[in-house]
Amino acid sequence: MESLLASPSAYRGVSFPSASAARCPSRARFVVTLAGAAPRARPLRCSAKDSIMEELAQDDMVNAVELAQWENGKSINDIAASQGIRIRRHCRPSVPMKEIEEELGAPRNILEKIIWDKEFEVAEGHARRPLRELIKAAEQAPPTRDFFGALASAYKRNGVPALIAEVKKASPSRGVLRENFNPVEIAQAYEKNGAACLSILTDEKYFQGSFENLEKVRNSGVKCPLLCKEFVIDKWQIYHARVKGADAILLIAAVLPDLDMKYFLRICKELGMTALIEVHDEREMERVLKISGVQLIGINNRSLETFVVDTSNTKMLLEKHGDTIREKGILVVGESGLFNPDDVAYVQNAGVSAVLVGESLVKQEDPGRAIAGLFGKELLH
Ligand SMILES: O=P(O)(O)OC[C@@H](O)[C@@H](O)c1c[nH]c2ccccc12
Repeated sequence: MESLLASPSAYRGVSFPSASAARCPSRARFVVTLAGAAPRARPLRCSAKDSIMEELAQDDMVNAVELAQWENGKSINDIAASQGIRIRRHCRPSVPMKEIEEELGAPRNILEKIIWDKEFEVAEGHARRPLRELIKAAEQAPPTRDFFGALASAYKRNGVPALIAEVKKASPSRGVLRENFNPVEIAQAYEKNGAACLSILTDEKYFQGSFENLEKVRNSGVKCPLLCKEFVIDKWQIYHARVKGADAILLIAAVLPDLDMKYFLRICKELGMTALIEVHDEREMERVLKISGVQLIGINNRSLETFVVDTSNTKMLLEKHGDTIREKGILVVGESGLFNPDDVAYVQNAGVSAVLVGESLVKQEDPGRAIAGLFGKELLH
């Protein structure tokens, strides 16, 4: 039996010994070891490339860009860099961070650090709960709520951008925002005061969030659609979010190459989830506008690499791309650094239909009442 071992070194540019064997493993069972998992063998047909892609894509550990690198011998980081993505992946969650840093150097910025840690976390997730099990659980989960629809109708109803209110305890740039943090109480207060949707941070290490918070809010009687605010690098996380009650998920263009973006969008569609695609700069916006099926784009005013916040970023990107966005019926969310009615009016004039706000609400004693302060008026349900 011939087997092809995609060792972690594949990620550093060393691909298959024979590309044709990779494409046509007729004699073979295809063995994939990624993310430190035990090798699993699976028979593959070699008749059509698509069917191989499809079968591989169903593998617990494999995402679209990983397939592409096997196809053409490029490393995942080469593919990302060719699209202007600066965040590198280590793709070696079974190796201690020290060794990774010896090879790649220290993470270049906080986002890269978060992603490197996320790679370890996701591998643990796979080991704890295999994808197949998660997919079954997702099939049985209660149906999703319409995140996109809730934003569109709130915007119409109120004449100000619809609010996605964020349940956020802390952030790497601002530290702890609220000591006495009760996610369910905050979520209920947001809903009562007119939030269209809620965003629940689930990253533990840097934002002190959790999937438990997401689950608790979902089970608390809150009706608003919920965004799982995660650093998604693997489809496992999308199914996990769905199982924990998410109706929407964040996909960050600074992290995900186009193929992964497309693949994850397809998974979201199958699960009935909305994807909020986050961009920060011109290049990311251009990439994302070429991807079909994008409904919701978030423009982050904060760079996740430097933490610099600049609301004119939203204006600049919409001046340039507003026409295309309108033609495509895409709805834009203004994200981060919004504190008062002037800030909201500024991004609304720039063309956003929704805003994503955390700090300025969660820091106030009564986060629910803070909503009327942010908009300069009460929001209607
Ligand atoms: O707290 P603020 O400045 O209102 O920002 C909220 C939200 O935009 C921010 O938390 C955010 C936007 N994109 C992200 C990606 C990951 C983590 C966090 C974020």
